Amino acid sequence: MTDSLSVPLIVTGANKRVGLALTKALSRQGYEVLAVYREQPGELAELEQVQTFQADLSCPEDRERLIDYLLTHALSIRGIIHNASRWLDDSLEHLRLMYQVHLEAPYHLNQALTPLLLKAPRADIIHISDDSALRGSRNHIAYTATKAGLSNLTLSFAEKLAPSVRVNTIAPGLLLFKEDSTVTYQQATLKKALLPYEPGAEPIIEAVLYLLASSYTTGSTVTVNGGRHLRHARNA
Ligand SMILES: NC(=O)C1=CN([C@@H]2O[C@H](COP(=O)(O)OP(=O)(O)OC[C@H]3O[C@@H](n4cnc5c(N)ncnc54)[C@H](OP(=O)(O)O)[C@@H]3O)[C@@H](O)[C@H]2O)C=CC1
Ligand SMILES: Nc1nc2c(c(=O)[nH]1)N=C([C@H](O)[C@@H](O)CO)CN2
Repeated sequence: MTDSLSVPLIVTGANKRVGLALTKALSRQGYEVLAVYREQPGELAELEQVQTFQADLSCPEDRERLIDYLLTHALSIRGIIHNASRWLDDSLEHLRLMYQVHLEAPYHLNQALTPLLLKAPRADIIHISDDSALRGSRNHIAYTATKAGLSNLTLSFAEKLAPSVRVNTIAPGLLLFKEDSTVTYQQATLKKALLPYEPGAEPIIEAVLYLLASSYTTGSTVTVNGGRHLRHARNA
């Protein structure tokens, strides 16, 4: 954690996988990134240009600590990219945890940091949701329901914070398999999209850079799913 911020772009879940790749890409583009991580900073500790902050976003007290830090150290905020997430199987306990990370935390941070967002000449809130959020998933009911809530935040905050703050959703299909996913699962997943490959973090990086530069996009969803929504036609 550093003592000096000017106009940071906040990335949550920034210590690994998509969040880490996005943080590196945004830093290379010249953004002042504040990378929020939960347990271990990992490679973030080696990124000299990137500032870091430890917070478990399922914990209101940790969120308040992050909010207080920003209110006392930042002049304004260039944006918030809500990437932090858990992909858990279905249980009441997991529903509660994913609700906290996918909905309670983005809502809390967006509301509390509104004054700093409105101070910037241009600010962006980007919710990283999931292409399956509006379809549902019989194997991840709680996950998709909480991601659907996250997508819905875009509609309300876009209206509330316009015109200086743009608010959008990115809805990815497959990005990166979990390290412990089986070959069988991977092959079945790849077949679901018209573009049958594991794209990595690039679709998110491309969509974020587009939204941060866009002149006329708010309240929208950028879908990056490899044509997965057409799979029914393809398999017919
Ligand atoms: N991977 C994919 O194929 C797809 C991903 N997505 C979405 O894209 C985004 C990035 O995906 P991916 O990189 O695979 O996600 P991961 O699940 O690999 O990582 C999510 C990040 O969120 C952090 N996180 C989880 N819980 C908390 C918490 N309570 N407080 C703070 N940070 C937390 C994790 O940190 P830690 O590990 O330390 O808890 C991690 O850095 C996510 O929003 C995901 O839902 C959507 C569709 C497909
Ligand atoms: N937080 C996460 N969300 C999701 C992940 C993940 O690894 N972490 N992975 C997926 C799957 O790849 C799915 O898109 C295809 O099986 C979904 N969300």
